[in-house]
Amino acid sequence: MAEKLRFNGRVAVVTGAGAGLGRTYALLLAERGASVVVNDLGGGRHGDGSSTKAADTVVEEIKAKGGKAVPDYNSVEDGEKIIQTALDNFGRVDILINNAGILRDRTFARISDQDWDLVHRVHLKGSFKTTQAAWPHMRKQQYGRIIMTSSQSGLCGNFGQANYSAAKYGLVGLNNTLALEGDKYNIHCNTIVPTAASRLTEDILPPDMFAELRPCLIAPVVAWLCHESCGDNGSIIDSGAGYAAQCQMYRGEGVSLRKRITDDLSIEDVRDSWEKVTDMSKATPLTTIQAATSNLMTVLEELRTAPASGKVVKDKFSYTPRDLIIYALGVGASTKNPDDLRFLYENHEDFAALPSFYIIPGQMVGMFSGLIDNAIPGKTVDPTQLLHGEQFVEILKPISTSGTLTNQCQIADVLDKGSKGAVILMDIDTFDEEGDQVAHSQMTVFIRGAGEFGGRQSSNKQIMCADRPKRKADASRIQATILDQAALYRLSGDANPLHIDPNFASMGGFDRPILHGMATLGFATKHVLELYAGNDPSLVKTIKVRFTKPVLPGHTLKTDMWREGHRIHFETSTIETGNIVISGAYMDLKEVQPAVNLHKVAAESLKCEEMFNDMRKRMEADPATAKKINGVFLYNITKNGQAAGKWVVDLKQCKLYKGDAEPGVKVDTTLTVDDQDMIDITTGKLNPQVAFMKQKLKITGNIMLTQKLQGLLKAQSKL
Ligand SMILES: CCCCCCC[C@@H](O)CC(=O)SCCNC(=O)CCNC(=O)[C@H](O)C(C)(C)COP(=O)(O)OP(=O)(O)OC[C@H]1O[C@@H](n2cnc3c(N)ncnc32)[C@H](O)[C@@H]1OP(=O)(O)O
Repeated sequence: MAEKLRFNGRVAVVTGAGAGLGRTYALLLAERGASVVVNDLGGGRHGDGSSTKAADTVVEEIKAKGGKAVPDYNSVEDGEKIIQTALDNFGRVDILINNAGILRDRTFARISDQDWDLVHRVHLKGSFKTTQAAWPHMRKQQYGRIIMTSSQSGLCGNFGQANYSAAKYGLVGLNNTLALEGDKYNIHCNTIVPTAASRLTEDILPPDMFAELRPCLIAPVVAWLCHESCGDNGSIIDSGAGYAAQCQMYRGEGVSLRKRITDDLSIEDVRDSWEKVTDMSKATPLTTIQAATSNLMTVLEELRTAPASGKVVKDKFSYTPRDLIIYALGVGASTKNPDDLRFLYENHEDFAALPSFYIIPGQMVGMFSGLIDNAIPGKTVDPTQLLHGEQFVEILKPISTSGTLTNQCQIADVLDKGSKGAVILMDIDTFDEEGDQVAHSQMTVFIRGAGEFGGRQSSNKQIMCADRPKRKADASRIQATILDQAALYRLSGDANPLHIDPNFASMGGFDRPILHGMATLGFATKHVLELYAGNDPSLVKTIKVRFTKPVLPGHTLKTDMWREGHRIHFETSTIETGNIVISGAYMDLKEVQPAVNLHKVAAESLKCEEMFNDMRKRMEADPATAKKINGVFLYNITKNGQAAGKWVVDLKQCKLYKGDAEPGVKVDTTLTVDDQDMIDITTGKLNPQVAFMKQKLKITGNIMLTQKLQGLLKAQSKL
């Protein structure tokens, strides 16, 4: 047989050891070699009276069997005195069994303050006082075994025992924390939940059961928990009649009562989820506070990544051919380009909406729904810091040229970009009058300075941009916006003052109003449409762009394009600043229809740009002048066939001034075309690069051909 477990050299304090369970613990530990302090106040079971007899009797019993024991008659409320008895007699304390207890049973309606306080003072305060006194000694010696005594009445509640149940459950809480705090000092604290025949239970339990609930069937369980080889710490052990089982707190799987992190919670939400809240079929033990909290972290993470909530804003958007035309004018469609008539003339046989127009109905509804106002947890969106960040649209069905569309908008996610800001993703589904979905859009709104709210940085809900190929662009298209571009584009509904009101723009940190992102998108996608889709809007499937830098109205947009199968990658920059203003962009086409003169157009566009850049370089090579007039450069230009001396070109303002004049003096000059390369000899029209220069320099006067060129033209027309 295995060697018996011994407690030699250990000093045990057992409170309430004059009878019942406490007496049995004391006898067993002493029998196994422990020196025991037998504490008992000798009072009645209701906490009345006191006597030394109970403790003395047990001490005698122990001694009679050859064990070591001393009596102690103090109340557990004087816990330090009891521990002092151990120290005085045995020099240490290794084991503390908090067993003393009384009953003051009353139904809650009849319970008095005294009934409450007395029970708490003995059970909860008493256990605290003895443990508090023993703790520093146990810490110092790096060893301790503490037992709390709880009760099924505490764990489950029991009629007529409100005071007792509360105190006994309080001991479970004390046990849990002492187990954590004592662990590193090898101090273990465990709780026994005994069901025993004792003077506390003799008239509570049925007589035949009472007979079977001998304390000696529980004492070995408690002694084991007190032994140095027992590793348990923080356990709650239910025991009686030679049976023992661990008790644990369990938590059900639970359910998120909100759908998304940005949702509020109503009482009705709680009611509707109550069945899931209370479902224990997938319950798991609640062991540590870390486990409990990490569960909450998971829930929060899930909330952040959760699909859009049921909070859907629905609204209608009506439009007529006039709206399609105003929109087309706002994004650079022009009668100068005969192909654009289909977007500008309602009687054109192919009159249709530009593909980028499919974004407008949803954007308008999204803007005016107030949906984003409180989308960022703990913050209100500051409209002066709001920028259009990205845009996606998938066209699912062609819209007619007038009608009413229904839009459903919802926040798909809110991202935390730290000190830079917050990003709100808004999903919009657009339906026509027949109930068919015509488009799905995702609008990304960037709110500067609204980050650091503890949110996630990225989202699988975000429709991502695509990197463009690394090679040189396959084609490019250059088109100037006009100074009133934003004023014109506003007529399509985006009345954000950022695009027209200098004061509002300056609150947003801009020198002057900036162009709508959607206007730039309209220009850029039209460039792709012209070069790769034969200007046919029905060929467009999807569009995605990111706005990377603001555009100023009047600046010239250059769209570089790369074809990869049915996907046209594009990137837009402004000539004046060289900034990339749209990046990661693409348009997916049902089929590609390159413009007949694609290579010519592309080459011409590039030539224009090269020429402009060359001019810039030459002007920059004159640093003295550049310095003098602060970013405005000098250029030699001919006027009316004569060298006109020095002229000043303000690249930022796209204006031309006389050499010595200050910027701001407008010049009405005549551009002299004196080079055969500058015109199309068959038509007499300016070559694109010359037209570009003329437009760039805001030369408003006539074009004059040299005699030589006029002769050439005449000769040509005779052919
Ligand atoms: C319901 C209401 C709807 C309202 C719709 C819109 C209404 C319109 O009237 C408003 C407009 O049209 S505004 C004009 C068009 N937009 C712009 O001009 C914005 C241009 N972009 C910028 O200035 C910067 O990119 C800027 C400032 C946006 C970001 O630049 P930085 O602060 O330098 O940030 P950066 O270091 O580049 O990146 C930080 C993180 O943010 C992500 N990010 C950057 N640009 C983004 C953009 N444009 N959209 C979305 N996310 C963007 C980056 O990826 C980075 O995140 P991570 O570190 O996770 O990669």
